[in-house]
Amino acid sequence: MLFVCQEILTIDFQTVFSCFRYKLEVVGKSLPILTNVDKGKYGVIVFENMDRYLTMDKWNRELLDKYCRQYQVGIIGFMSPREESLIGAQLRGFPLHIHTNFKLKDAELKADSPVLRITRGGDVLWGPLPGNDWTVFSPNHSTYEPLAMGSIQAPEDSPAYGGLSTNAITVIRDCGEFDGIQRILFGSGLDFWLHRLLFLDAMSFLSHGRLSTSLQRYIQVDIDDIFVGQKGTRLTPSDVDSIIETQNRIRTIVPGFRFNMGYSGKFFNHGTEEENKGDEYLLQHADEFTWFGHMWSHQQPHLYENISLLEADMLLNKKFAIEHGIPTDSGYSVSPHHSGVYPVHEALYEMWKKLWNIHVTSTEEYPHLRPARLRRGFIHRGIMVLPRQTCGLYTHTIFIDKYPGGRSTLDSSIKGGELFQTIVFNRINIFMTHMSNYGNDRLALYTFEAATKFLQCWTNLQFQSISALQLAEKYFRMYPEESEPVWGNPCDDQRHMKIWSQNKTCDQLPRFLVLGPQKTGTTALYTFLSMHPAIVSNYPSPETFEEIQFFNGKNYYKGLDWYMNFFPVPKNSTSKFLFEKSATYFDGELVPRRVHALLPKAKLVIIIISPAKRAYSWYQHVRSHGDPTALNHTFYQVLTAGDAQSKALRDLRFRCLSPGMYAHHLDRWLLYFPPQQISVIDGEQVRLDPVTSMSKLQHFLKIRPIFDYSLHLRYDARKGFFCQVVNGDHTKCLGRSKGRHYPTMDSQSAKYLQSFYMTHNIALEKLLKRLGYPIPLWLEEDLSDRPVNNQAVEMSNSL
Ligand SMILES: Nc1ncnc2c1ncn2[C@@H]1O[C@H](COP(=O)(O)OS(=O)(=O)O)[C@@H](OP(=O)(O)O)[C@H]1O
Repeated sequence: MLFVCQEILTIDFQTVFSCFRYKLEVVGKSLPILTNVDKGKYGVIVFENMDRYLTMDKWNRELLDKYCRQYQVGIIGFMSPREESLIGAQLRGFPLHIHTNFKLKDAELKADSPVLRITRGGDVLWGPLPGNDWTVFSPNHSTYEPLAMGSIQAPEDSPAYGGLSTNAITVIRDCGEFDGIQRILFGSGLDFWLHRLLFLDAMSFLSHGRLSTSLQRYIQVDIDDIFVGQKGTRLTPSDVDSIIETQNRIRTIVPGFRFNMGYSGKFFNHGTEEENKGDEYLLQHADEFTWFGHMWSHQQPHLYENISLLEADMLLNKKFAIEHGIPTDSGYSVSPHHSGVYPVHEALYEMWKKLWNIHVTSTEEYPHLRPARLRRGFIHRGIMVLPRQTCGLYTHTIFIDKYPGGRSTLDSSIKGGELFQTIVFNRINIFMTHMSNYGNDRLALYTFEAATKFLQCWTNLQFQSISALQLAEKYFRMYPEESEPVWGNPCDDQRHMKIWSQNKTCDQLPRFLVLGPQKTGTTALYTFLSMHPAIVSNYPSPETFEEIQFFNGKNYYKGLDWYMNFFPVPKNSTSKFLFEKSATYFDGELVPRRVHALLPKAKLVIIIISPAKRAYSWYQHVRSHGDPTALNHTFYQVLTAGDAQSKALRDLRFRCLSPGMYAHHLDRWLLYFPPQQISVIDGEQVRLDPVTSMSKLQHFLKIRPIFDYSLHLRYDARKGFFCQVVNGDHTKCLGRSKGRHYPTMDSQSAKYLQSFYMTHNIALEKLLKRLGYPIPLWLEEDLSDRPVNNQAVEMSNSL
C-alpha cells in the first residue's frame, strides 16, 4: 500500500501508478493509522509537497519518522514551486540546501545509482527541461547522493550560482545515514518524463521491491486496412522492402517482432500500377509477417443486416487468404473501427468463432476510449479481448509535415512523451496502425524504430513479441480479475452508440429493479407493480420464471443482448417503466457493481421483513423444492451447522442466514448508488396494507398516472393475503408456493435467530434512521431484548 500526502491534485500520479496494482491512500491534514495489528500498512510515503512533511507538527512528524525507521519505509518528496527565489536556503532540519526557480537543460543520471531499475543512465538528454521553477539541491552531508542532474540555462544570468552551473542536482537520494530514514527528493513534479521513470524506480527502491513492476514489455503492432485505401496512399514494393528492413532492425531490440497484417481482400490490386505491384510483392513476402483477417469489404460488423451476410463476407476474406497463401490460423482478428467487439455484437463473436476459430481480439473501447490508462480486457464467449493502445497514427497521418502539431509533436511522443510512456506503463502493448502509415513518408516505420531505440537508450526494459494467443494468455494470467466482463451502458458513450447495432435501443433496459431479498414478498410486489398501466415487466424466463437473474450467477456471461431480449421495445419509451425483479440480487457480492455499470440511473427497490421470519420461510421454500439437505435436517440443525458438518449443510446455513444481514448488503449497494435512488420497503406493510405501500412506491418511482390500488387489490380470507381483483368480483391470488402453510418456528430456533441477527438488526436500525426511514414494527420487536449498552451478543453472529 502506498500513502500519498496530497494537497491539491497537481501531480498526475494516476498515470504513473497504472502499471502496477496498488492501494493508495490520499491523506489530508491528519495522519492515517499507520499500522495494522503489528504490521506496517504502507510501503512508501509520498509527499506531493515536501513542505508538508517539513512543517508537520512535532507529534505527527515524530510518529511518522518512527514508523519509517521501524518498518524501513522510505519517503518520496516533491519540491513545490514557490514564489520567492531561494539561494542556498537550508531544508528545515536537514544538512541540505536548496536553490529555487531555475530553468534547466541537459538532464543526466547518476548511472551507477542503486535506485535505477527501469531507468537507464549513461546518456545526456540534451536541450531544455520542462518548467522554469526547478529546485536544485546542494548537500552538506555524506548521506546524500545525486540521482539526477541538469545544467542551469543561461548561467551567465545567475552569477551567484556559478558553482551550480553544471551538474546541478535535480533529484537527490538521502541514504538514511543522517536520521535513519531513506528519502528521495525531486526538484520538480512529474511533468518531466524522466521523473516519471525515476519515481517508479524510487517507489521500487524504497519499498524494497514490493511496489515494483516487471521489466518485461510485450509489443504487437497491427497494420489494419491492408489493401484498403485510396490510390496514392497504398504500398509500393519499395515500401514493403522498407517495412521488412525496419522490422529486422526493430527485432534486434524486440526479439520476435513482426508486423501483424490485417487484410480486407476485396480491395486487393485497387491501387496505381506501382501500388498493385506493392500488393503482389507484399504477398510474395507473406511469411515475413503475421496475418489476421480484418473484414472482406472493411464493413463494420454491426452494419450487416443479418448474420448470413456477415458470414458470407467473412468467408470471402478467408477464401481470398487461402488462394493467396496467407496463413489463416493466428486465432486473432480485429474488427473495423472496433465495431461489434465492445459493445458486443453477438453475431460477430459467433462468426469469428465459427469461421476463423478466433480466440483473441483487441479494442480501445473497453470500458471506454478515454482515459487510456483505464482500458481493460475481458473474455466473452471464449474470445479474449485485449486492450489496445493508441500510438498517434491514424489513417490520415501520412505525411510528416502534415502531422497534427508537426514533427516536433510526433518526436516528443516518441522521446519520453505519450507513446514512450504508454510502453513504459503497459506491460502488454497492442498498437493499431494503418496501411497508409507505411506508404509515402512511412511514418509508422519511423515511429516504432525511433521509439524502441529511445526506450532502449533510457530504460532497462526488456522487449519481446509473441503470438497474439500467447499474449492474451499472458495478459489474463497477469490480470485474472479482468476475465470477467462488466457490461456498461452503450448509450452512455457516443462512440459506443456508433459501433453498436443499429436496431438496438437502451429503451429496452429497465428503469427500476426489485432486488429482493428472497422470501420477503417480492412476488407480491412484482405482481402488484405489473398491474400498473404504465409499468411493464420482463418476459418470463423458461428456467427461472418471472426472474431473469442476470446480474448474479452465470446468466451475466450471456451478455447484454441476452438480457435486453427479456424486455419489449416500448412504443413510447418515456411513458413506460420497464422493470424486473430478481430476489437474489440483493445479497449478491458482485451485483451492485454490475447494476451500476449498466443502469447507473436505475431506481432500486428493496423489501425487507424480520430476517428471522425470512430465514424460516426460505427453509420451508427449499424443503418444498425437495432439497435433500433441508429435508434431512431440522431448521435448528441448519441454523447451527458448524465446521464439523457437511459442506452441503454449511452452504445451506449460509444461504439461509446471509440475505438477512440487511445492513451489510445495503451498505454495499450504497457504495454504488445514492440513497435517493434506493427505496427500502417494509414487507409486512406490503402483506397487510399493500395499497399504502404501492402508493408510496409510485411516488418514489415518480410514475404517472397514479394507479389507485384500492380498486384493484382485495384481502382474500381464504388465501389470507391480498389478491388482485379480476372480473369485478373475483380475486386472483398468488400461487400455492407463496403464502405456504407450515408449522410455526420452534422456540429454540427463534431464540437462536434473535441472537444471531441482533448486531445486524442494530446496524439496520441505525442505517434506516440515517436514511430517514421509519423503523418497522418487526424491527422494534426483534430489538426489544437488545443487550444493555449493546454488549457483545452471546451467540455467534458471523457466517
Ligand atoms: N399477497 C401475497 N400473497 C402471497 N404471499 C405474500 C403476499 N404478500 C406477502 N407475501 C409473502 O411473500 C412470501 C414469499 O416471498 P417472495 O415472493 O419474495 O418469495 S420468493 O423469493 O420469490 O420465492 C410468502 O412467504 P411464505 O408465507 O413463507 O410462503 C408470503 O408470506
